[in-house]
Amino acid sequence: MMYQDTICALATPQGIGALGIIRVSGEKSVEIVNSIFKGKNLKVVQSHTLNYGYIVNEKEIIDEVMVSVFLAPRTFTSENLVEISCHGSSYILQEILNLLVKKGCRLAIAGEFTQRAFLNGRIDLSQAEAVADLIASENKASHDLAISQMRGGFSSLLKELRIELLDLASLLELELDFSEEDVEFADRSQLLQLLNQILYEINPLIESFTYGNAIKNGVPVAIIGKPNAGKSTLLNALLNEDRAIVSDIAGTTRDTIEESININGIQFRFIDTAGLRETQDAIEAVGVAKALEKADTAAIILYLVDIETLSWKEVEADLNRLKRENVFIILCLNKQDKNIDIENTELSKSTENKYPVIKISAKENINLELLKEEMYLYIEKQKASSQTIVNNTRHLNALLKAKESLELCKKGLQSGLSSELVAIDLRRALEALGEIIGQVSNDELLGNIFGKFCIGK
Ligand SMILES: Nc1nc2c(c(=O)[nH]1)N(C=O)[C@@H](CNc1ccc(C(=O)N[C@@H](CCC(=O)O)C(=O)O)cc1)CN2
Ligand SMILES: Nc1nc2c(ncn2[C@@H]2O[C@H](COP(=O)(O)OP(=O)(O)OP(=O)(O)O)[C@@H](O)[C@H]2O)c(=O)[nH]1
Repeated sequence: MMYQDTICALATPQGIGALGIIRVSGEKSVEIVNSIFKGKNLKVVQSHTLNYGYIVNEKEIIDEVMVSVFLAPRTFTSENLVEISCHGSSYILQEILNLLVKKGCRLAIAGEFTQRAFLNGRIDLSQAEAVADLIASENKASHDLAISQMRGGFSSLLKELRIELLDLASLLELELDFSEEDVEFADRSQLLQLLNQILYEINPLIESFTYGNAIKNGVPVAIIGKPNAGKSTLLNALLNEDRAIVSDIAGTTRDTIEESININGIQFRFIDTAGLRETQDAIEAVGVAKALEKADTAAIILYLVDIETLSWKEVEADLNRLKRENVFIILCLNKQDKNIDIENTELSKSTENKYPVIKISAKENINLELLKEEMYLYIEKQKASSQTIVNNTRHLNALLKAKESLELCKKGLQSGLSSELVAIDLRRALEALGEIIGQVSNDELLGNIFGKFCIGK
């Protein structure tokens, strides 16, 4: 066994609960727990058994417990692993941890159990990261993603890609071995075809990040519009509670407020913002600047207009300022309950065809379900192109690095660059893909990843 220390930690949350679980992993875990256990001799019980007894400090009973014994290598960490399931009193939990340390355990650092599962080769790095995602998941979409990644969906795809790249590399290297004889073993057009194939597989993964990130962190939605358009009312109606301050005085909303709702399992984070207009009020001016800033990071913008004070020129000017790539703007014509006829205005000509238009009343709850549906469908549409979804910035950066190196290979092959130089770029691409599953890693990277886990995980 590579990792000699036996580590222990509380696996359940701090504080009072019905039960608490303490996890112990390492070569000596059975022996150590056995030394504070009164009941069966744990050193002779079978793997994967649950054993009833008491945890004792010398003669003093600390708690009545159940102890699970898992013997290496078929365990979560691939090491001997013991779990003590006791009553969830903070005193009991602390006493047992103290005892374990006295008998030779060390307190585990954050993520150390999962890190051992990785270092012992039971799971790869992307699977370990998925464990953290799974614990953090709060809705169906992020949960589904984490489960599929934890079960190795992404890993097997990457392994296939690496095999294809290795085939390519070996063709090139073969040529290198004979370079003095000036022969070209590898048919360049065949190499190019292989390269294109791999790029063809990597691109959708890169593109899937927009969706993956939205699922993981929630979809940022900015509600933008002139003062009194009804932004706060809309937010409140969507959230179904009185979160933002609503008033008749234009410019009431001065700070940005964040709330989120779940639509069909996807989290949407709403940002209510100050009205867009030139302002003399210094505090409000900050709010307006913030509104535009928020709009820059939003995936969806709900541009709200009051049909009563509608000026299409201004609306168009605002929309032109807001539009950019990768943002979905929905034009919401608010206050429909007022029954104002806006048919046949300039709207039809200028804006209607460029943006989806929904006629709503924030106050009277008209068409808000339709609006939610529109937002949900937009996000769902982004998912369609890729089966495997990337939701991790580290993975995205590695994929981008791989892509860049592959593009260089391609250029090299096309311009007749020596195989030696092409092989260097190819190796870089391989390395980048290896980083994702942890075939290439270092202490800093591992510290970064596992340091964000809970203690005891
Ligand atoms: N009590 C308890 N519950 C728990 C965990 C745990 O460690 N302890 N888990 C911890 O996260 C999760 C379950 N995940 C696990 C993943 C792998 C193995 C494991 O032992 N794998 C071995 C052997 C599998 C087998 O017996 O067939 C292996 O893959 O080799 C155990 C739990 C959630 N519930
Ligand atoms: N009739 C009607 N009135 C509405 C509707 N939506 C909002 N209002 C009213 O419009 C006024 C302004 O609404 P707010 O939600 O405060 O507007 P806002 O865009 O957040 O305004 P600022 O905070 O000033 O930027 C309030 O009196 C609301 O009750 C609607 O659908 N119909």
